[in-house]
This record gives sequence, structure tokens and C-alpha cells, in this order.
Amino acid sequence: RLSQYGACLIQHSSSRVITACLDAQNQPRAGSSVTECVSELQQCQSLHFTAEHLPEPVTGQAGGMERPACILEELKQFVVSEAPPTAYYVPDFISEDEESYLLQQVYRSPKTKWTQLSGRRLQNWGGLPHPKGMLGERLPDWLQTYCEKISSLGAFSGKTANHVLVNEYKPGEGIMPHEDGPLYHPTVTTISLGSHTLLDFYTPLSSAEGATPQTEESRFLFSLLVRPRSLLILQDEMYQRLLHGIHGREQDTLTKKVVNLSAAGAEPGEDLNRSTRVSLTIRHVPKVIKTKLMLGKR
Ligand SMILES: O=C(O)CCC(=O)C(=O)O
Ligand SMILES: [Fe+2]
Repeated sequence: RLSQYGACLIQHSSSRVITACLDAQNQPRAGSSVTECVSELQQCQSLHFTAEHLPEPVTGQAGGMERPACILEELKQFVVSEAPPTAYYVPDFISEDEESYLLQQVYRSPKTKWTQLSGRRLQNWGGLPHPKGMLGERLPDWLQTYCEKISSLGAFSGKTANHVLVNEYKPGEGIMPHEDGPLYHPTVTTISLGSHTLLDFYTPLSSAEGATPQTEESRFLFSLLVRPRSLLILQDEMYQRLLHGIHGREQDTLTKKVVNLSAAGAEPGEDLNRSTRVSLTIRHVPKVIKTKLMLGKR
């Protein structure tokens, strides 16, 4: 379907919806043309079609006013309404069997895939994001499957995720407050394995001159409880403005500052002991330099 804005919405037989020429909020990007939409759709790694497959653009009053459905429709029930726009928390996104399988694959990877950092270790899959473009590397099937599954929810506006960071945190380990930055489509999706954690959110450092020095404590806003097997999706302000981090603790006491307690099936006052948590951070890097090895494949 083509709206008057030139946004494409393709409904697959499998009920997967793919869009092009939409912005991060899934609103039609003003002025996008049919040619642009076709070219964006062709870049969609899971799709192969040409302009012939597209219907004639809808013009005139009658059909023209209609807006394409938001592709995150089925996710709306999972919005964390107490957080700024937009966080989706999906408990039990994967089964226990899938969790064991994914952990098995993570620990089966060659030792050389791990990079030890202070406070965690990580595996990088898909290539190293770079301002000039990422030298794309084919993802292993066990990650590709989940990239496709999450992308089919519309998390990346019709694009398919092509980059995965695997982080491993032992109890007491964490990650400093940071932004994920501009090399990614502004959506981050995370599957948690093995243990819960609290993801903490912070206001950015004020750049105002003469502002009183801000501490991490004064910039802290709230936390999200992420349970094993859950999926977390962050976009809009949650991605673009706030910083996120994980405090290195061995135990978490849940307070009202954890804004998704009920969705995560927890109560204020509860204590949770951390064990080893492995997270899959799944994102889309728009700028990719295709290598010979990738051409003709995905
Ligand atoms: O482990 C997590 O959930 C967060 C990881 C993260 O923030 C990152 O890799 O950028
Ligand atoms: Fe991050």
C-alpha cells in the first residue's frame, strides 16, 4: 500500500509487515517518493522485489488520507507507560529452551571472539560499526534467526538488524552510563539470558556553563527490571536523549524507582540476587560496506 506520503507498507503472507520511508516514530517521512521507497525496500536484507511488485500510488482525497498502520501495533501492550517514550518490555519473549540454546551457542563461540573489558566481557558480531560504514560480516544462523524475529516486529522500521553485541556480566559487574550513539538506527533491542539486571537511566550531562557539577546520583532517573528471557526495546527519547548503564551490584533491592515492576512480575521491597547475565544487544547499522563474502548472500 502506498499512502499519499509515499510510505510503503507491504503485508506478507506470514503477516510480517515491512515498511520504507518511515521515520523512527513510524510516521511517513514527508516528501519520500516512490523511487526512494523502492530503493529502501530493496535494501531490506530479507526482501527481494522490484518496482513491478508495488501497486500504483494512492492519489486523491478518498484513499489518500489514510496513514499506514503503526508497525509496532502488536507491541503497544508492552509499552512501559511510566517511562519516557519509548520503552517496550516483553516478558518471556523466548522460552527456557531457547534461552539454554542461546547460552550454549554463546559459550561455544571461539575464545578469540571474547573481548575482556573492565567489568564485563563481550563478543561483537556483524562487523565493527564505523562512521564510514561497517565492513559487514555474515551473522551466524543462531543470531540471524533472532535478528529476523525482532525485526519482523517492526523495531527497525522495516530494516533487518545486522549487528549483535553479546555482553556477559558476572554478579557485581556492570556498564558505565553511556549513549549508544549515531552509528545505529535509533532503536536498541535486548534479549536477556541467565539472570535479571537493573538497567539504570540518567539525564545527559548539562553543558550549561557555570552549572553546578552533576553527580551520577543526581542525574539518575529510574530503572527498568529486565528478567531473563525478556525483550527490551528502547527508541525515541529513551534512545536519543537518556543515558543508560548497569550498576555493578550483586543484589538488587527493588524500589518504586523501578518503573516496570508489575510488568516484570515483581514487588517493591523484594531483594533479587544477580547471577551471570548474558545480554544480546541487537541493532541495525544502516551504513554497511558489503564485502565480497556478503554479496549474493543476504
Ligand atoms: O547488557 C545490557 O543490557 C546493556 C548493554 C549496552 O548498553 C550496550 O551494549 O550498549
Ligand atoms: Fe548501551
